[in-house]
Amino acid sequence: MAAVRGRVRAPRDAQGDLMSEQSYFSTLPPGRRVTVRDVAEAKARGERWPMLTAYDALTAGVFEEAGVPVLLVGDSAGTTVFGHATTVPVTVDDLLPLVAAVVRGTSRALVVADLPFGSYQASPAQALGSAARFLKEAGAHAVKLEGGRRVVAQVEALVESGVPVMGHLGLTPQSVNAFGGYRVQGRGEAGDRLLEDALALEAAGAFAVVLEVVPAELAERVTKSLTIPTVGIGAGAGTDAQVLVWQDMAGLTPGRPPKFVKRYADVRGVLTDAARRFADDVLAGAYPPEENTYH
Ligand SMILES: Nc1nc(=O)c2c([nH]1)NC[C@@H]1CN(c3ccc(C(=O)N[C@@H](CCC(=O)O)C(=O)O)cc3)CN21
Ligand SMILES: CC(C)C(=O)C(=O)O
Ligand SMILES: [Mg+2]
Repeated sequence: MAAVRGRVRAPRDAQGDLMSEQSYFSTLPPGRRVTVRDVAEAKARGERWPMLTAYDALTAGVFEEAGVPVLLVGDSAGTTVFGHATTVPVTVDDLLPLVAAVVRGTSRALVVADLPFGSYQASPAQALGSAARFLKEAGAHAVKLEGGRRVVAQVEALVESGVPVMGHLGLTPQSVNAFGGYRVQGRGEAGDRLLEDALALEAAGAFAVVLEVVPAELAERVTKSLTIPTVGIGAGAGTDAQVLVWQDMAGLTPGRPPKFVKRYADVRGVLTDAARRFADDVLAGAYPPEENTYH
């Protein structure tokens, strides 16, 4: 198979999924947390890495056990956990207990807290206040915020204060009301502006940048232009890392998912079946059986 940025593509199993392989992250001693320096080292070695969202202790533990080195407590909790239509209503107080749970449920993963809409845009002081809450009250190791040159002052203030920052460009869902929907961003001349934003975030000290729902050609151009890793979601195969919302990846989210989502399981089907069989058993008096009964 063809070499990709200095290494050979991993083998695939019978389902066509990539088989687990020795990665830089898998060589780290167990019990030691992944750091933002490790993320930089992975890019220096030309290694790709996965990121997943997590919102609770148990699933976070599963994902780190499966070899996912970076977990994002996304404001996508607004839709996946809290049932809102968008991420706009999410608050710092909503996410704090979720971040704390993900940190408690893991020992190796780098945990990134998403700064919600309205918790950082007003000023660098506001951004620092929100980020400090995630680090002090929930134990997060880094924060993520949306936007390019308009949030450079915030990124600089956070980095100067010792808070690692992940940027986020392209389809930034907190701006859904300005975009008028969830559409591909960065086509045509907007791509040049996005590249300028990415370079500005890197210069401000961001340790990585998410590129969401942009043409693969643009994501590849940005990835080659930056020394920090790019994390794609709907940005093609040319980014340094890939992130998905876990309920999308595992097939829990109902309905037809966006084109960029690949479903690796049918958790919705598995859970529906389990709940239905439990309900049927209770109706039939078949649960609890003797083996699940105290005397
Ligand atoms: N569960 C979940 N997964 C996500 O990826 C996600 C959230 N929630 N909530 C916040 C945002 C919203 N996201 C979305 C939502 C819809 C599309 C979507 O429908 N995209 C179209 C592209 C349309 C076009 O061609 O311009 C698609 O069909 O893929 C994309 C990203 C990503 N984020
Ligand atoms: C999808 C990722 C990048 C995100 O911002 C979120 O889950 O909130
Ligand atoms: Mg988000």
